Amino acid sequence: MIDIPDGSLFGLANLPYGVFSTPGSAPRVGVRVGDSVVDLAVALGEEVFARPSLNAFMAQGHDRWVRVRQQITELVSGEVPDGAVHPVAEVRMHLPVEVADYVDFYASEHHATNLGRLFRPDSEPLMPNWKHLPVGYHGRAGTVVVSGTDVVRPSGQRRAPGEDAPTFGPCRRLDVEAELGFVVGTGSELGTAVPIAEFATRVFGAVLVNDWSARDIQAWEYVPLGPFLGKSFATSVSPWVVPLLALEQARVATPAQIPEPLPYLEEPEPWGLDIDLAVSWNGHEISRPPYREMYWSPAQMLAHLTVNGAASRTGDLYASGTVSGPEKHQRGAFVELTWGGAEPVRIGGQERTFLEDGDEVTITATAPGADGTRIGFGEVTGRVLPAC
Ligand SMILES: O=C(O)/C=C/C(=O)CC(=O)CC(=O)O
Ligand SMILES: [Ca+2]
Ligand SMILES: [Mg+2]
Repeated sequence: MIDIPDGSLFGLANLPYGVFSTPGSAPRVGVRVGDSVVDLAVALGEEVFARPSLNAFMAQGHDRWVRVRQQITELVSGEVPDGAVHPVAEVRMHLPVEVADYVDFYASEHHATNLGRLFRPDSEPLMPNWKHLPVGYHGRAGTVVVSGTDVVRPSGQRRAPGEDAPTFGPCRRLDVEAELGFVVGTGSELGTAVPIAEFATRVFGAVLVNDWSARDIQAWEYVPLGPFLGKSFATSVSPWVVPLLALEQARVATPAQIPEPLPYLEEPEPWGLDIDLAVSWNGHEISRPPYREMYWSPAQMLAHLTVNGAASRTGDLYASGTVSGPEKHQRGAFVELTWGGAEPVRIGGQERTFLEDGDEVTITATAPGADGTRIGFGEVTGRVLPAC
């Protein structure tokens, strides 16, 4: 039986999946239990877990996810085979999913309102479409990296206020966005839409996302087609994929949606999520964004993403957009926290606005789990390296 410390965020109510390796061995699928990683290829003797990503297992579908979760629960409550258990401190974690397509939404009303005020001070902060559909953009799947990967400061064109022409150079307003990401387990055919009720059987689980953002590059390039190089240089994700099956107790209604969404976006059952995020900058906690405040649910996001008949695939990752609450200490991006750099924050005796080289940002999250427990998402962390 595996020892699970009291109050562990990785008890039997959680059981997140990841891809790990031990020195000299190939990456393979494991499940986290307490402070241990159980090697599923060894413990369950199945080849589908001897792979360097979760994709093959996810593609087996929802019934199989339910059965394997049951099997793991029984296994770790009894005798786990020798050689199948590793201390989490002794393994290396890899990107858990071979990311197919990557989409980023914009689902926090508080964040969208703040960014509207900052980026477009002369217009209404929310565009007329915002309460009718979950606004999003397609990102760059190939630059999604696992937590712990250093992020090189991007260079590009940027034009500071008052300058009449752009210059080329390292980003001067490097920022983060604290988000939740949803991983599609089973995809859908081209020419069909995923009905909103199929969310829970198609989405495998959730990860933490840091959508690193170069605000100066973004501000110059984004009109009228949206984010491009200001976002595509790196997107970090946490290594543990928390199964949707572990998030039943976290489900809550989204905030009231007025006007009523069109029928394809009407939720038959609530998929808002009561998840508490926390953002630390060089080890100092500076924000606690509440996911329950998100206007659009992940079920609505998937329905919208496919409503035009776009296919979805195993390994698709769609992020929620920055999680920000109504309070200042609940903002999930530094551009909001510092109001565009005008109101620096103090971290450990230093005043900061945007990221400096060497800075490290860590996002964590917890949620209510079964039987009154809490479950953890682990962390997504990354350090900024100088521009090359
Ligand atoms: O409003 C804008 O012009 C820009 C918005 C963002 O940068 C936010 C974004 O990437 C989506 C999100 O994370 O909410
Ligand atoms: Ca984002
Ligand atoms: Mg990004």
